[in-house]
Amino acid sequence: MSPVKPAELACLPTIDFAGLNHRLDLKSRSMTVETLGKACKEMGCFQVAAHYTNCGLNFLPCVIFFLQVINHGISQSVMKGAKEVALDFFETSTDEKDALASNDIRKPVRYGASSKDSISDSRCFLKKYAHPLQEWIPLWPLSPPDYREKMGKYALEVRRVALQLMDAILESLGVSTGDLNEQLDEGMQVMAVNFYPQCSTPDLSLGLPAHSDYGCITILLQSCEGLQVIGGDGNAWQEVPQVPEALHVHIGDYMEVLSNGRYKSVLHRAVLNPDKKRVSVASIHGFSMDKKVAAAKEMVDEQHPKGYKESSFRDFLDYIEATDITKGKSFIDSLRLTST
Ligand SMILES: O=C(O)CCC(=O)C(=O)O
Ligand SMILES: [Fe+2]
Repeated sequence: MSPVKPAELACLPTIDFAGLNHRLDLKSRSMTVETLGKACKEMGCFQVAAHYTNCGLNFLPCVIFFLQVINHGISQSVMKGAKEVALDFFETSTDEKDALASNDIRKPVRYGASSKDSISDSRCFLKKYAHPLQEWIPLWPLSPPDYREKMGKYALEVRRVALQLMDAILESLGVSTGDLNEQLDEGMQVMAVNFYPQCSTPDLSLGLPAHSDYGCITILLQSCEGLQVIGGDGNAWQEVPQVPEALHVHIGDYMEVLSNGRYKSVLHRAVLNPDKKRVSVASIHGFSMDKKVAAAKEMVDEQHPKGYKESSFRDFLDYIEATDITKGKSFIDSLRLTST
C-alpha cells in the first residue's frame, strides 16, 4: 500500500442545529437552511454543534417551548454512553463477538473484522439495523449489559437529528419535502460501530479505505480524530477535527441521487492513530429496503437531465455482494447515467 501522507486539518462549516427549529422565526430557519445547502454543495459535509443556545431569550413567553424543542442536540452523557459501550463491546465480549460474526451482508446484526465490505483487517465493526428500534434491539449484543440501553438511546436521538437535517437539506434544494419526509421516517437506519487499534505505523496502513456511504446522510460520532474526507472540488485528504460536543455529518450516495448530482456524496476514510485506539459510530439514514430512489422531480429539467438510475437499499446489497469493491468500484458510479 502507498504511504498514508499527513493530511491538513479540514475547515468544516458548523451548523447550529437550533437554527433549524426557529419555527417562530422563519428568517433564522431559512438562513440556517441556506448555510446548510452551501455546506452540502461546497463541501458535502459539515458539523452540527450540539450545544444549547439562548436564542429563546427574545421570545420570553416561548422560552420553555424553545428549550424543549430547539435544544435537542444530543446530550453529552448519551454520546459518551454510546462510545463507552462500543469500546466495551470490542474489548471484552469475545463470545458474543464470535456468535455475531458473519460475512453475510444481509444479516441485520453482524460482527466482522474483515469481510466483503471491510477491506481492511485493521478495523473491527459491528453493523446493525436500528430502526424501528424495538424490532432490532433484541438482536443487539447483550454484553456489556448496558449496551442496548446506552446505544439504543443514542440511536433514537441521532435518528431524530438525522430526520430534521434531511428535511432541511431537501428544503435547501427546493424539493417538496412532504412525501419524502414520510418515506424517510419509515426508512432504514444502519449503524456501523467501528473499532480501530492503536498502530505504530499509521503511515503504512489505513483503518478503513476510501469509500462513500450509500445512505442519504451519515452522522458520525468519534472518540478521537481519525476520519478524513475529500470535500468540495479538491482531491487532497483532509482530517476532520474532533470538536467536543459536535457531530460530523456527510452526504451519502442517495442524497446525490435525490439531488440529481447537486450535492455529491463524500469520499472518506479512517486512518489509524499511533498513540491511541479509536471508536466511531456511523449512523446511516436512508429509505426503506425496497424503496426505489430516483432524482426528485424538481431536480430534473432540460438543463439537468436525469443523471442516475433508480435503485433501492436491496439493490445496493446485491451490488456489494456481486462486486469486488477492493478494485476501486463504487455503488454510486454504478448508478451514473451520464457524467454528472
Ligand atoms: O470511523 C470512521 O471515521 C469512518 C467510519 C465509516 O466511514 C463507516 O463506518 O462507513
Ligand atoms: Fe463511511
